[in-house]
Amino acid sequence: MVLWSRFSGADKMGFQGPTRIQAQAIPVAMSGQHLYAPIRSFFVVVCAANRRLVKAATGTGKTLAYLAPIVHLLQMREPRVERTHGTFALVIVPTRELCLQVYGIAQQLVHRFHWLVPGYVMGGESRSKEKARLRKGISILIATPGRLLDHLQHTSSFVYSNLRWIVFDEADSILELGFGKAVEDILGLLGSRNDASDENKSKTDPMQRQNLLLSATLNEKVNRLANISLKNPVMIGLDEQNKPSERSSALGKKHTSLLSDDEDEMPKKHNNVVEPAVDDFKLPAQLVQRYVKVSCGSRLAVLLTILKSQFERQVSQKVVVFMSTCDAVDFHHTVLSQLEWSRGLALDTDKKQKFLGCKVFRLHGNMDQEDRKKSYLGFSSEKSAILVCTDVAARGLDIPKVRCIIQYDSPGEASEYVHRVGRTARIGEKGEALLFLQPVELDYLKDLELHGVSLTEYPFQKVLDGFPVNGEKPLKRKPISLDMHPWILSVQRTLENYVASEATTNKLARDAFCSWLRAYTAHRGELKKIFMVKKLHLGHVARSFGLKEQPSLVGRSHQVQLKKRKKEQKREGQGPTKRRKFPTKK
Ligand SMILES: Nc1ncnc2c1ncn2[C@@H]1O[C@H](COP(=O)(O)OP(=O)(O)OP(=O)(O)O)[C@@H](O)[C@H]1O
Repeated sequence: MVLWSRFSGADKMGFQGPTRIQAQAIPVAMSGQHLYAPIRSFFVVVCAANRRLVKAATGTGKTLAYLAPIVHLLQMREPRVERTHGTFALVIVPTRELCLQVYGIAQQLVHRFHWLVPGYVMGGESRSKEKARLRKGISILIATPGRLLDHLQHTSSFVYSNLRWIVFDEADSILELGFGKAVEDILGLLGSRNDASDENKSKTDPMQRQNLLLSATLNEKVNRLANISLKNPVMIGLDEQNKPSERSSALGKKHTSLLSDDEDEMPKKHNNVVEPAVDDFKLPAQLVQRYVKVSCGSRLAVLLTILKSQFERQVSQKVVVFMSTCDAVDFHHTVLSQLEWSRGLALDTDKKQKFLGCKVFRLHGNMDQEDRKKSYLGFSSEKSAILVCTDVAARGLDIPKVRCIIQYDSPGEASEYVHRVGRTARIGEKGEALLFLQPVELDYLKDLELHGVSLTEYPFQKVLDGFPVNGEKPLKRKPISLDMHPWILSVQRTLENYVASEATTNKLARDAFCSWLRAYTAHRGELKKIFMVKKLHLGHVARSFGLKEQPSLVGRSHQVQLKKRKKEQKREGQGPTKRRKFPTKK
């Protein structure tokens, strides 16, 4: 492999040498062959030239594994690349934050090659500014699918006749987010679809075009994307027992759309890649994974206590807290950043102070782009901070010094669990992951065990012992049940008084309550048996949002909805449906 120090400008990034995944994957990318890397969210299995298999966990440099060869080959092109030549490489990613991150890495890689110009286009940014930049010429373009398609269709000055590489990073997430149709249209416009008619095929010599597909899970949609976008790819991403069958002949076959998940549309068995029965996840050895068993009503008091204990133990650290919905992020961001208390626990008398002393950021897909960018860059640059976020931050983001990941709401699929915890313990750093589970959800641990992921119990009682009860540090006494512990009860009381006293926060709490319930009903497949809404006590769910009782609006609008549904069913002559539906927020 090309001498690393001269290679791709990585020297500026201070890396001594390639990581294992880079040492294995880069030669494949340099060879010009198509590359298909079903990265099972936590590692890439690389079938290197010598057939040696290398497994690499999250945070081991996969981005450079595809970006470095592109920069290296581009900088040596003759005649030298100019802006007027347009775009040579296209990297398509699922989220705006990942777009900014990959753009930042590209900028560092081209620092010695001023004639190579990286750029990005993504939702939320000004189209006209992007058009101006595209008109000038962007050699390496990082893009989110929707905005890229928009420019392909409406920006005539966007030159991509010299396009040499198309990279789909986190391809399964791109498809999961519903960009399947956009991806098909993008490939069609770029003349990069295997199943396209001749006149629509790429004008570039097909051997000149290299497509790289990195995906976290092997599923039908990803395989279809592989089939329509890759030709005789080098397989990277299946270990020995899951080696793909001979796939080149299959790739030319007619393929169904990326759109539908419709069973009868799906080819029953893909003869190109065998879907492993159950992904077997391995994670960075240094990652400490634990769970805390908490009853629903005390969840938020326990989260506040754990965060307080974390930052009292070590002030400068960064913690990411994953929630299931945007409304839940907004509500918890407000509580974590605004909640006040008095040390003596005699809450109404003593001087109040912030319950948590560190900065709290929020991140989710419903925020406007400026706020998202501010949050992401702000949290990345802080030394002591909390980020409350949805899964928009679960994939690929390489935020420095994240020491702890708290999954306050379960992620569902085990692969999403692994993506989330992959935000810490990166490139050899230490990291902790903590999963909140209600007693009725403990079977989720078995589901994770099935994927080779095992957690130990978090010693929360020890944390509790460190907190004052009625103003004094507790003497060694027989353990009190968590829900009845004076500290937990007093934090819960503080929380409920705060939510009751602030109208805005009360509205956020009610909206979060409704969205959280809706998300809870959205678990799929086997997980539905673990996360069952009917096992929930709605009053306790309300308490976990600081609400003294279940919001009446759920009851009222729920009744209204029930009546409406009964009327509709009568009209259609059907019996009442069993499913429990939750209203949209008011
Ligand atoms: N050769 C290298 N030597 C040392 N550090 C590296 C090297 N290559 C990349 N890194 C660093 O490793 C970290 C993780 O890189 P990157 O985000 O590309 O990992 P990843 O495998 O893509 O992670 P994920 O699975 O979360 O997408 C980054 O901070 C990056 O700067």
